[in-house]
Amino acid sequence: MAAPLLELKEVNKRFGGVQAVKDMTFTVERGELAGLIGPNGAGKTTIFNLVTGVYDVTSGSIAFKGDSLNKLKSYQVIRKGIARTFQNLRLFAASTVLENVMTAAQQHYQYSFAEALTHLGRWKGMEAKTRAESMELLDRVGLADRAGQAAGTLPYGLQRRLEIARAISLRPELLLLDEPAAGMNADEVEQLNVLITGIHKDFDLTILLIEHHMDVVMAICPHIVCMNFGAKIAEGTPEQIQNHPDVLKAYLGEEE
Ligand SMILES: Nc1ncnc2c1ncn2[C@@H]1O[C@H](COP(=O)(O)OP(=O)(O)OP(=O)(O)O)[C@@H](O)[C@H]1O
Repeated sequence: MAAPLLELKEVNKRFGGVQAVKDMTFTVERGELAGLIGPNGAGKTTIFNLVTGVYDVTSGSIAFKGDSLNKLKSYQVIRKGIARTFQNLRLFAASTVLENVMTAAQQHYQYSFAEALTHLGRWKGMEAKTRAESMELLDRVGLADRAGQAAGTLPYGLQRRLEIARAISLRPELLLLDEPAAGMNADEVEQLNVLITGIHKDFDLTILLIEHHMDVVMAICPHIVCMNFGAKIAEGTPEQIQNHPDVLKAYLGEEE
């Protein structure tokens, strides 16, 4: 049997006295659109930071297609086929929308520094190919008409779409989305849901999505992991999560 695409086993992360992640065990199978939910400070982003090599685990193991990610740096994790977006957008605000995607996409191609300097040889062909593919990607996420605009001047919802396009341009197998709906209004969230389910299918992606708001995840993720205070408190289908007493308690507690 093939190893799961992503597998966390008994993962712990401590920051000094803070146990940010506690005995987390879950798997994401190839092709899934899975959700990771939990109240503020539950440890969700820390999980992404552990998977993507931003932090080392304190103990436990994280594997991608059966290979350990534990000792890998972020750039090595990207090469393995994992891309992510960030809760706080990390776009090049002064560069155009197209340049933002092209910069990410170019990481995919190999050419020598000398060729890049002189704009010769393979570089030219690759630049044209990257440009065409990036435009195609922008078209897919509904940003083609904004290609020449500075990324920082896009409305917030569209900046989030651009972040997703940048991540896809790395051609990942696993896409990690950190609160893609943050700061969006109800209409934008609705459109985002359509986009996420669309790219999941079109690009043959496996997606793990962090969301603070349960309704977003409930609408699009058949598999949900819920955490609180660093630990998993429930896992299952939207129906199972929705009615789980510990989940209700965690979210109710947050509103007090
Ligand atoms: N670099 C760090 N140093 C110290 N503590 C940290 C660090 N990163 C995260 N933490 C702590 O770990 C806990 C989990 O934080 P994390 O950001 O993973 O939660 P989250 O579920 O993503 O929250 P939110 O929904 O608010 O983004 C919090 O108590 C946080 O303060």
